[in-house]
Amino acid sequence: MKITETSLKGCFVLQPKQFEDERGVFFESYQQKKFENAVGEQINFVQDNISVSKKGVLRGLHLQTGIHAQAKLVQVVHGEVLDVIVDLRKSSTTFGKHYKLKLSSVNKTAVFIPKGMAHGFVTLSDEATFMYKCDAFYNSASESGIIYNDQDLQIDWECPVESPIISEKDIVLPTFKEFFR
Ligand SMILES: Cc1cn([C@H]2C[C@H](O)[C@@H](COP(=O)(O)OP(=O)(O)O[C@H]3O[C@H](C)C(=O)[C@H](O)[C@H]3O)O2)c(=O)[nH]c1=O
Repeated sequence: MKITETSLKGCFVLQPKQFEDERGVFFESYQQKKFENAVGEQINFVQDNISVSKKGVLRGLHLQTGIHAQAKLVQVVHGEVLDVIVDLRKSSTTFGKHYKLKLSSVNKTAVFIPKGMAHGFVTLSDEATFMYKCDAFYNSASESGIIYNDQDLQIDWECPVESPIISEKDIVLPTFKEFFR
């Protein structure tokens, strides 16, 4: 497993060692000891989520705030997405910065997203199955986020369709400035 820190402090990309043979491939998608040694802290994941999205679906930018804030370990087990992470930690040297990368069942790459970062993705393949671990339970009352096309963040989502398919909840998310008001 190769684990490297991204341009966002505390956010890591994990690339598993793949064992290929005539049957196919095997890889460890998560190994606690290697993971915690690399990220430098104990993480107790308590919930696994899976979502399946059609091409052009954009989910995000989401985070849970306060005591229900979640760190996440995200990966794609089918298809491909463009994954986007935004540092919303005011004390961070990378506050307000975003990082994006393609996650797919081919590159088998995972991303560790620490608490305090907003997360979203747009589906690039016809369908994508997104799987992620969270270190805090779902708490709908603490859900928040930032509108995907925020003018300050200027994120290029590389959306494969004319208009992204977005939930009614996400289309009314606050802007970056409103989030901190
Ligand atoms: C997140 C979540 C949702 N739900 C229920 C609530 C809704 O009735 C339904 C769909 O939820 P939502 O539209 O918030 O799902 P996504 O848009 O995929 O949200 C996720 O998408 C982005 C990319 C993330 O990083 C977040 O972890 C998460 O917010 O599942 C649950 O029951 N438990 C949960 O943990």
